[in-house]
Amino acid sequence: MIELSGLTKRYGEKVAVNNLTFTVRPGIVTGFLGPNGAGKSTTMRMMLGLDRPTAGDVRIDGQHYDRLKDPLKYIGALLDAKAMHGGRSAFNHLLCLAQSNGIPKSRVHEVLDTVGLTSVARKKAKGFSLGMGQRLGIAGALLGDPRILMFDEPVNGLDPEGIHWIRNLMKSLAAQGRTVFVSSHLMSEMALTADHLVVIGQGRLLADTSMADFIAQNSRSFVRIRTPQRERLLDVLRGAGFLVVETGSGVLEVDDGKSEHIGELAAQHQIVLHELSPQRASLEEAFMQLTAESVEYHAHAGADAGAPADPPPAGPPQPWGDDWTRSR
Ligand SMILES: Nc1ncnc2c1ncn2[C@@H]1O[C@H](COP(=O)(O)OP(=O)(O)OP(=O)(O)O)[C@@H](O)[C@H]1O
Repeated sequence: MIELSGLTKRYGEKVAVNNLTFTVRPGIVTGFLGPNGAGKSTTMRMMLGLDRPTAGDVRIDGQHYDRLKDPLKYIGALLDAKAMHGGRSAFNHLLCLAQSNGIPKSRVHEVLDTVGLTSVARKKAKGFSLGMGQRLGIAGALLGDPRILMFDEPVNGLDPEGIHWIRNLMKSLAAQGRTVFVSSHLMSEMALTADHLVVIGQGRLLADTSMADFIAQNSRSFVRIRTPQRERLLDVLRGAGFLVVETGSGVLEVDDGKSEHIGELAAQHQIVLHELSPQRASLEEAFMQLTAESVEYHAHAGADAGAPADPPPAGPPQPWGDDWTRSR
């Protein structure tokens, strides 16, 4: 387990990490999310003893990182894929790491094979593409066969096959009972990979919950209905106690309704339906709703200097509801 307790980091006036307390548990993939500058990398650096906390504490299996003997055997991390000696070959880079952590040379061959770099193992790392560098960084994290793995933006620069590979790798590491902690800005990827989420904004903890609960708590779910007998259906649904929202485009939206129940009611009253579909917001929408207040760095809608900002598009109602506006 990784246990954070009141973890805080200040850089002068700036509070990068503010009193974070949470536990990362084994057997699942835990996603670590937050807008740019939220403090994710600083938190991960403190977990690995690369930055000293201003206050609070972080423990790896009950111990501080700098007390761990042969730390790569406890925790493997990919923080910055470019943080390696570019003049060394991939093999020699891993061999140096292995020798300083009491890991046998045979393990270097194994991890090169796992990440698919065996054929370029003797090539210098400085000639590697971004994706190859990521794979080499992941090989370094796996080297000590650790029970805990931490990845900062691991899919950065990977092609679709590589993204698929790392998703399955993280899931299989968790299924083996390991602790997997991963940050990413790619929400669609995180939604497919993580079981649990820790979300921070401006250094503070915003959520520590399962993926399903996070989406349910931070977004609106409703049933979308289209019918040529709109007035009749409205009477039936309201008569049954449903809260129905009429949208401008003739679509009805029923909050907290079950599509089975609504379909059966419509059938009883011989009302024709053209659409009956449950709608649930995506992780991206839920994330944007939760973190809207804590986004520090905003882009302006008119990217060209001097160009007036575009008005918000007058499209269909957004799945997160009309009363919520995106921070622009
Ligand atoms: N060495 C440093 N000196 C001063 N300020 C720092 C330092 N490192 C980080 N910060 C500041 O701390 C805050 C958190 O930065 P951090 O890199 O941890 O965020 P992040 O969530 O990883 O962001 P991103 O998603 O953009 O990578 C930022 O405001 C950053 O400018």
